[in-house]
Amino acid sequence: MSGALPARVPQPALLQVRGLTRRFGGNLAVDGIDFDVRAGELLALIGPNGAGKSTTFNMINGQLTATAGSVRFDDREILGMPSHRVARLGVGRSFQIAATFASLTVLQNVQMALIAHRRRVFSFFSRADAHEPGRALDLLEQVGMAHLAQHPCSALAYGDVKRLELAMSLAAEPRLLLMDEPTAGMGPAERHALVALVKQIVQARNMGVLFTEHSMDVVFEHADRIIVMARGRMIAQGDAAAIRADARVREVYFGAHGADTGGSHDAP
Ligand SMILES: Nc1ncnc2c1ncn2[C@@H]1O[C@H](COP(=O)(O)OP(=O)(O)OP(=O)(O)O)[C@@H](O)[C@H]1O
Repeated sequence: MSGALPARVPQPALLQVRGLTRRFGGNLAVDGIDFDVRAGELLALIGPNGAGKSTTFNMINGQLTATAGSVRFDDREILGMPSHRVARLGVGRSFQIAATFASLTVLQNVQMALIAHRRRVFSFFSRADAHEPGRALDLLEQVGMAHLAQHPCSALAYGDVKRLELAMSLAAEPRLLLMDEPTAGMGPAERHALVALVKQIVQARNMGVLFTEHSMDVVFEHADRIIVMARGRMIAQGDAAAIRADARVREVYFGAHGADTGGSHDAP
């Protein structure tokens, strides 16, 4: 047998976004963008404040109607579907169930997320503790938190709350997860650890993650691919080296038009 690694088989697109457009009055918040997210891919969506990132997420997961375009998930049109149907098909969004219950333990929080996913009615007569404890523990193991299972959520450090939120998002078994600034409020070491963990999960589950992020160090170190938006348009997409070298990207962050890009962004 030769020692050569097998050639990487190109993955089919999990999500195909074509001509996606959203107008708010006279403002084209998202202006006909096209991109794919593949299974097994950690894809970053970056851009200055007001670029259209949240509007794009909101259209993909059905929270906002689009003015025009197409979004196909698993080769099925999802644009125009209500967000609960999009979620049932396997498109998760991190903040949707991220609110943790401070009075419950870490394990019980994951159990509550599993209950929500299975659409079980939670009553005073059914205890969360009885619901899939093994599965809940398994999810905590995947984010490195099994040892904290019995801790009250209120006692967790911020970085651990973020990892718990990730476990809760995974309870719904998404095949594509949209993450809105997952590292907001974290220090540099914690942010790298969290995104490295997300990347490991993406590969282990062969799922796709599309995330917005203002910390360029995290994006350039961990993202498989990067999409850059500015003023509603997609101005570049590629790997870290291609994005760093892209003249349009540099202009948006440093150039004559870069002065209004907002202070919360690092430059690439
Ligand atoms: N509900 C709304 N009504 C009117 N205009 C809106 C609405 N939501 C967003 N916009 C406008 O659409 C544009 C894109 O906003 P969006 O929030 O998608 O940008 P963003 O890239 O997510 O910004 P940030 O990084 O600051 O979160 C902005 O000009 C914004 O003012």
